[in-house]
Amino acid sequence: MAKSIEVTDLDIYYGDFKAVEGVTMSIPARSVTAFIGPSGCGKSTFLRSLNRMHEVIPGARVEGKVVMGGQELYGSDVDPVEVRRQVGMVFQRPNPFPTMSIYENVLAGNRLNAKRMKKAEADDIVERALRGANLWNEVHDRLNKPGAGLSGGQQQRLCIARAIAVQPQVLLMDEPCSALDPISTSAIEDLIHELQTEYTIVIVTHNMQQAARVSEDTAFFNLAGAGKPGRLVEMNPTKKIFSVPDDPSTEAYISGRFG
Ligand SMILES: Nc1ncnc2c1ncn2[C@@H]1O[C@H](COP(=O)(O)OP(=O)(O)OP(=O)(O)O)[C@@H](O)[C@H]1O
Repeated sequence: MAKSIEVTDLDIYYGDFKAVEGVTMSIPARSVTAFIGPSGCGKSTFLRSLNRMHEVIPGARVEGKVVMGGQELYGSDVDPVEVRRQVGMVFQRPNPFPTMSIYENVLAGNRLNAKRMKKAEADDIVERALRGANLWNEVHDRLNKPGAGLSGGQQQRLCIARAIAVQPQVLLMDEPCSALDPISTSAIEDLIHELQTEYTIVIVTHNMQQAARVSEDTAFFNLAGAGKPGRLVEMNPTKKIFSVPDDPSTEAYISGRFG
């Protein structure tokens, strides 16, 4: 089931470099939250801290608290692999395993979880995930063909199918449409709308119209200055951010005056 995320005073480091400082926010369940802000302000870094992907970089670490559905993600008894199963991620460039079939691509996460599956169970997971990602109708007659044979937009929906096949509680999306044409982008945005009834979704986007179209809430990040860490300037309902934001720098950014 979709879970909310509470972040308290989170600092994020790459070695000695503090990339993000003092973020406190509540990300509601079954809703889409957008992260916006100029390049380098730490949106992707912060996103990756929400499923413990940040720490796979040598020397990278966080200080502070991230609680998902009541569980402290950075607790000493928490297995980061289990966190990543619960919090799925979709990246900027569609990254299906190119030689693997569409069918096996969808199941890749489930296979990693090392669960033995009967064929009927696997078929069921594949169909449900592909239907959930709005891709079933386009690929059901070629499930054994390689994932690389799909268009960019289809590949991104395949990656979303792979992410939801393990039934995560949260889906993180890091600029999921930046490599896609407008029609594929629109298909992904429609899909995000549908998925939010079941998942907590967080999306990083450079596209202001996209943030306005898909999200309920928007968080604006910025740098306090060159070489300074990124920080959360404000988080508010998207309608408010795009009409009467609290902070003048938010307005300057969304109206294209900087960033
Ligand atoms: N692997 C890394 N090692 C060291 N520093 C990094 C690493 N990845 C990112 N950084 C630094 O952390 C800061 C935040 O980067 P991040 O990619 O999170 O920003 P962003 O807001 O997502 O940017 P963009 O919008 O351009 O993708 C930047 O100063 C960046 O140079």
